[in-house]
Amino acid sequence: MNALQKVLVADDDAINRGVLAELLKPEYTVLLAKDGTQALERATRHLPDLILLDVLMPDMDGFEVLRRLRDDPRTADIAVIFVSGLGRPEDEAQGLKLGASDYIAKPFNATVVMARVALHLQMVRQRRMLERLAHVDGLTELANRRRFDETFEAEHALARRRGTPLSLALLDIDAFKQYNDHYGHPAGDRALRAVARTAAASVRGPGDLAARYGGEELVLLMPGADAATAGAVVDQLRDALGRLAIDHVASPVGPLLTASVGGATLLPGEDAAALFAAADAHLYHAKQAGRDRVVWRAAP
Ligand SMILES: Nc1nc2c(ncn2[C@@H]2O[C@H](COP(=O)(O)OP(=O)(O)OP(=O)(O)O)[C@@H](O)[C@H]2O)c(=O)[nH]1
Repeated sequence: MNALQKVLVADDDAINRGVLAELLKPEYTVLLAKDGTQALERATRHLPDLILLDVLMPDMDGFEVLRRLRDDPRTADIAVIFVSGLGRPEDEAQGLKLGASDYIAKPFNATVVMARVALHLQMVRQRRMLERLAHVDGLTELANRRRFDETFEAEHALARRRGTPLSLALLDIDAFKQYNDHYGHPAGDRALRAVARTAAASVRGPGDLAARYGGEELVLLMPGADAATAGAVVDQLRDALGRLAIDHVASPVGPLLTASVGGATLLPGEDAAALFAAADAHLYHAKQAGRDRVVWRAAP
């Protein structure tokens, strides 16, 4: 959490690199690059929070480095401050137009450089926090509906293109209205958080996502998982829920809190909405059949 933010200093002049590194070292993790090519390579490998980028460098100038950073989705959002001997207003304007956060003319003043670096790094932290808030459910800290929708669409497109499996499971806590009515809403919130933590811990595949779809309904997205693999994940999740042993004396199902799950694995040519609808329909069947069970769409 408190790891130092990373600043990459790219300058072909060893003295400038050294001065900036000495200035920044007490507060940040400093990476160095002596030309444009090295700057790109280090930026891609280490994903710094901020780059102090010289404009005039022999192999590739700073403007070109910035263009290439912006072209690569991995580095497109890295904040860049030009530190340049080119002090004309049109140079500064060009740098800012290319997407730099700031432009500092050489010779620079150490205090001003530090203040601007601190300011831009603070903006980076704030932007990340906003991005996180926009994609995380506040109560459960799972991915929220928006993040699920975006990820589902992308993973569905990928699975169809590659012909790889994609499984989806909808989980709904049983008799949650009665739980709230009996134990109170704050206790309901705690139970929901416990179920969410268990769901998050149960999906471990690369690209797997546990999200809060809404209310007391969670969704598990499992790219690469066929029906057997996804079914095993869901069984483990239900076992883990059982071990939580949350009392629910008002439940028609049994003395403990339970959940119903509906699942489906992508059929060839099926669109994302149809896959979701299938999982939802099977969740409905699970509820109808008495709750506390998994109903997975049969393979064709
Ligand atoms: N405590 C709490 N309750 C919530 C939250 N979101 C939704 N709920 C409650 O979840 C309950 C869902 O009720 P229903 O849709 O009737 O479902 P159910 O009682 O679980 O019944 P079945 O799904 O048929 O087993 C409602 O009482 C909602 O108020 C939340 O964030 N916190």
